[in-house]
Amino acid sequence: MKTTILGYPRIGNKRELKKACEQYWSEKTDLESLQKTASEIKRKNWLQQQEIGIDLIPSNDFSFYDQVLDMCFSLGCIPERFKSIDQNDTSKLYLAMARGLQENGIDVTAMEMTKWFDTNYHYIVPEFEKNQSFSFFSRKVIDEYQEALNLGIKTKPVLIAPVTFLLLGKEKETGFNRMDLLKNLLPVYFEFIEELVQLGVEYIQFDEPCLALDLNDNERQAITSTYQQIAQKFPSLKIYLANYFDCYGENLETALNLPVDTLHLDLVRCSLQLDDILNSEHYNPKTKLALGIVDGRNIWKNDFEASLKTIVKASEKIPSENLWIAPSCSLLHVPYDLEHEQNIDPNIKQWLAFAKQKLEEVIALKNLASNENESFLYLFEENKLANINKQQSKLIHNEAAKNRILNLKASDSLRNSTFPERQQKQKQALNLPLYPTTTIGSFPQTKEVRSWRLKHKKGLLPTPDYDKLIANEIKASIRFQERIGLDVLVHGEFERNDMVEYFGENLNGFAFSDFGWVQSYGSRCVKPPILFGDVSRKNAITVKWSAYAQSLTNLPVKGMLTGPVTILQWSFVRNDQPRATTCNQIALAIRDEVADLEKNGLKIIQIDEPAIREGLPLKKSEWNKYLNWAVNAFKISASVAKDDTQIHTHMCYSEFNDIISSIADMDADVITIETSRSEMELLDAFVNFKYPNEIGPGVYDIHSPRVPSLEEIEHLIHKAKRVLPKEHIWVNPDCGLKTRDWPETKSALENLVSVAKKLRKEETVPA
Ligand SMILES: CN1c2c(nc(N)[nH]c2=O)NC[C@@H]1CNc1ccc(C(=O)N[C@@H](CCC(=O)N[C@@H](CCC(=O)N[C@@H](CCC(=O)O)C(=O)O)C(=O)O)C(=O)O)cc1
Ligand SMILES: N[C@@H](CCS)C(=O)O
Ligand SMILES: [Zn+2]
Repeated sequence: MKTTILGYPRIGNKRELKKACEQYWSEKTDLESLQKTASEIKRKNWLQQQEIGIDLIPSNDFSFYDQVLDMCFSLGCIPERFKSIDQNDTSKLYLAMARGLQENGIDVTAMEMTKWFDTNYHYIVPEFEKNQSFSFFSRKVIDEYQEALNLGIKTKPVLIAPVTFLLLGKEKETGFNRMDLLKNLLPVYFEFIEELVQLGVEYIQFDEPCLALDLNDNERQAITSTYQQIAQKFPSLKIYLANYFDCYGENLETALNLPVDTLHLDLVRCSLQLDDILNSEHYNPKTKLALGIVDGRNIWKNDFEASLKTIVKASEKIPSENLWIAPSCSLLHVPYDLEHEQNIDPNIKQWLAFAKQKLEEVIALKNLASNENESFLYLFEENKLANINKQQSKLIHNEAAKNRILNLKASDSLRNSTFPERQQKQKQALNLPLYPTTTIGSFPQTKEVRSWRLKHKKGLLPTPDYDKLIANEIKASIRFQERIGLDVLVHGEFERNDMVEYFGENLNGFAFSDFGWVQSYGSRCVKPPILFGDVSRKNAITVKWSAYAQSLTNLPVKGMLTGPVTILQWSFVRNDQPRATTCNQIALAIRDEVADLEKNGLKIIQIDEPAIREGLPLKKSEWNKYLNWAVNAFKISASVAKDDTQIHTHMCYSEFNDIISSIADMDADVITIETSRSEMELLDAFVNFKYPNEIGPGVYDIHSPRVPSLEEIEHLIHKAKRVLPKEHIWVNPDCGLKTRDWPETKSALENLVSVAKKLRKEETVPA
C-alpha cells in the first residue's frame, strides 16, 4: 500500500504568496522576489510531504493565480485580445489574462472567472474559438518537475486532463462545439508528456473531475479515445486518473475500461462506489485504486475506525500493492496547519485536521491498515477518543435550536401577501423613483479599515475607539451616497472582516481560526468559519450599524444580511447531520435578524445568496432535492418581513438558466445580479422565464479598477429596458465594492447615478 495526494495548498503557511503577488502587482517588488517566494513555498510543501512520508508527491499543483489559467498558458490557449501584449513578456501576459490590463493604449478585459465545481474557489474560464490552435507555450509543468527533482523528489506532475480542460471552457463564437477541438489539443499534451517521460517521469496525474458530472456519449467517447492514445504513445507511463467531488456515476463503466494505472476514488463524497467497483465485471484487477478517504473539502478529523473498514474491504479483493491511500481531492480547499492555531477551544481543536494533519492521517491509515508498525496503534486510540468525544459533546447540542427546527410550519416560509400586493404597499412606503439606484452593500475595505480591525483584534485599539472609527466611515459613506444621489443607501459593511465570517462570529455553533486561510481566487483568500454545532443567534448582529446608518439620513438604508445557504456553503460545516438541517438553523437566526432590523426602522433588507448556485449537487438528478431545501431556507429567513418591508437578494458568479424557476420561488421583492461582464447575457434566463419580481442587472463590473463610461452604462440599461418592464428595473453594480479603491468607486457610482437620472428624465418628458 502506498500513499499519495492530489495537490497541496499553495498560498503559503501565512499567505506569503498573496502578499508577494500583491506587492509585485503594485510594483513594490520585482519579479525575482515574487519567484523567490514561490520557490520557497513549493520547496516547503514538497519537503513537508516528504518528511511526513507521502510516497508520491504532486508537482504543478502550485500556481501564481489559478491552475486552469496555467493550463491555458501552457497550451498557448491565449485569447486574441491579448495578442496586443508582447508575447515574450510572459509575466505581463499571464497577469493581463488574469486581471486585465489598461496601459499605454492597451485596454483588455480579464478572462472570465467562475466557480470550480461546487467549491468557493474560482477558476479562469478558457476561451475557445472555432479555429482554436494550441501550442507548447509555457514550460511550467516541466520546470516544476525539475525543481522538485533538484530537491531529490521524483514527483507526479498534475495536468488538467484534455477533456476536462475543454469542458471547463466556453465557446466564444457560434458554429462549433469545443469538444471538436480535442484533435488540435491532444498533440500539445503529447509534447508535454513526451518531455516529461524523457525526464524520467513515472506517473502523471490527469485531473478529470468532469467524470463527476453528467456526460453525454460523445464526451465519454472523447475521454476513452484520449487515454487510449496516451497509453498507446507512452506505454511506460503510468496514468493516475483523478476524479473527485462526486461518484463516477453513469461514467463508471467508461472509467473502468480506461487503460490507466490508477483510478482515484473520492470515497468521502461517494462511499458506495467502492462496492460498485469491486463488484463490477468491468473492473480489471490490475488497475490500482486510490482510496480517497481523507476529506479534502472539510476540516474534521478522519474516522479511522470507519476508514480502516473500507480499506480492509478493498484489500480483501485487491492486492495491497495495488492500493493507494489518499485524500479525497486536492488539499487546496483546506487551510495549511492546525498547529498555528492558539485560540480555538481545545475541545473543538481535537476534532480538527488541516492539510498537514491530513497528510499525517493518510500515513497513519496506511500503517494501521498494513499492521506493519505497531507504534501507530496509539493514534488509532487517540482518533477514536476524539470522535467519541465529538459525538457526545455538550458543545454541539442545543435543544432549543433543535426544537425550533422541529416546530417549523409551512407558513413560516411564506410572505403574507403575493408579490403584486406587496409591490403596491412597498411603492407607497418607499416612494422610489423609476430606475432606483443602489449598491450591493460593501464599500472599499481599505488597508486602513483592515488595520483598525487587526489592532482591535490584537487588543491595541479599544472597542469604543474602533467603533468610533467605523461610525465615521459609515457616516462618510452615507454623506457620499446622498451627495451623488443614490436612492437606496447602504452602510458599507466596514465592520465586517468577511460577509460569512462576521455572521459566524455572532452565532452560537461556530468557531474561528486565526490562520485558516483558503484561496478563493488569485490572491484573495477567505477564512471559512467552522460550524461545529447547533446554530442560534447570540445577539442582534447587524442592527447597531444598520440602524445607525438609517438614523443619519431620510433616504432608505438597506439592512445587509448574508443568507443561510451562503453561510452554510462558505463555512466548514458539521458532517454529523444533513446540511439541510444545519441550513434551517441558520435560516432561523437570520429570520430573527430580519425581524429586528424591521423593528428598528429598516424598510429594505437584503439577504445575500451568492452561493446558492454553487451549492448545486454535481449530478442533475440531485438538484431538486437541494433546491427545495435551499430555497425554503431562504424563505424561512425572509418571510417574517411585513408586506411593506422590501426584501432584496443578491447573486453573483452564477449562471441562472437552469435554476431560474427556483430563483423565482425565492420570491424576493428585488434581486440584484452580476450581468455586466457577460453584457447582460445572464439576464436572458430572467427574460425567458418572465421573472415576475423586480431586478437589478449589474451595469458596473466591480472586478476591475476600470471606471465604466456613461455610454457603457447607458448601453447596458438600454439592453435591460428592451426586455424587462421598466417599472421592474433597478440600476446597480454587479456586486459589492470591498475589493475596489475609493477613487474608481466614486467615479463609477457617479456615472451610474447620472445615467439613471438621464433615463428617468427621458421617460417623464413626452417625446
Ligand atoms: C464575494 N465573495 C466572497 C466569497 N466568499 C467569502 N467568504 N466572502 C466573499 O466575500 N466568495 C465569492 C466572492 C469572491 N471571493 C472573495 C474572497 C475574498 C475576498 C477578500 O477580499 N479577501 C480578503 C480577506 C478578507 C478578510 O477576511 N479580511 C480580514 C483580515 C484582513 C487581513 O488580512 N489582515 C492582515 C493585515 C491587514 C493589514 O494590516 O493591512 C493580517 O491579519 O495579517 C479583515 O478585514 O479583518 C483578502 O485580502 O484576501 C474577496 C472576494
Ligand atoms: N453584500 C455583499 C455581497 C457580496 S456577494 C457585498 O456587497 O460585498
Ligand atoms: Zn456578489
